[in-house]
Amino acid sequence: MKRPPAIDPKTHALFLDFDGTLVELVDDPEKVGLEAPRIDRLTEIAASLDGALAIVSGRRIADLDRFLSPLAFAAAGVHGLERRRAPGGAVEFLMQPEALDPIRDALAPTLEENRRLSLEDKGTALVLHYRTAPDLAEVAKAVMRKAAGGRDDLVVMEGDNIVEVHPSGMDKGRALEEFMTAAPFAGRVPVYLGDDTTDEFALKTVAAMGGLAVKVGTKPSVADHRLADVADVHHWLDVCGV
Ligand SMILES: O=P(O)(O)OC[C@H]1O[C@H](O[C@H]2O[C@H](CO)[C@@H](O)[C@H](O)[C@H]2O)[C@H](O)[C@@H](O)[C@@H]1O
Repeated sequence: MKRPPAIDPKTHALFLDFDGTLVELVDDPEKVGLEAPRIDRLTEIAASLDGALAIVSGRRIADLDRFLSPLAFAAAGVHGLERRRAPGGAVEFLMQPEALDPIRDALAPTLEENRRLSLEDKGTALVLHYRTAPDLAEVAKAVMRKAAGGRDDLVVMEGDNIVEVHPSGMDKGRALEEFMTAAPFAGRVPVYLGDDTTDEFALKTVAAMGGLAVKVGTKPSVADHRLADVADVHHWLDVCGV
């Protein structure tokens, strides 16, 4: 496993996935958290990078802000369908929640029949969680694919014990490209840390840009650097040179 080298605060920009990278994966998506010293360290790194640190997540930005309070980093939420270009700025919403009303209706009977599946409604995305009901994984994937069938304006994505639907046209790679077009990111070399299949879009983009693509964990990846797990990510953040 090739570990990522130290980075340079003057020339690098840092992009961090949230679940499975900054926080451990747990059964209840509401029960994640970062200890205060970890948030302090992220603040310190963001300041050293002149603000060029963004969280790139499948989560809504409002949820990221709750977990990272009192900070409001630059962020891409819901895989880029929500965006805050610079720390503390306004959140832009690239889609409206009504686009998913027919999918909400189509999923309802399956949720009623399978109470161990849970729905996370992120407005511009719907997620079926089956971490605590792995035997229902195929049921969840099939109902999501069927509900979104025939809608080429939607995309179904699989993540870690989840299946998600949201409007097509955006992914973490495109979200990262958008960040790289403007201050405080433009002109810097991107560094991306992520653990899940949806992070592969960003890892591929970063590799193509000559940046540092870092996979967290052991899943297959286009990245040529690895960190072992969430604890290892925080260890690297402590010694990353920034
Ligand atoms: O892009 P990320 O920041 O990694 O967010 C991806 C999804 O994270 C959350 O689900 C994942 O974490 C949960 C809490 O640990 C876990 O229960 C679930 O199985 C994981 O897939 C979040 O709930 C999703 O909305 C995000 O898309």
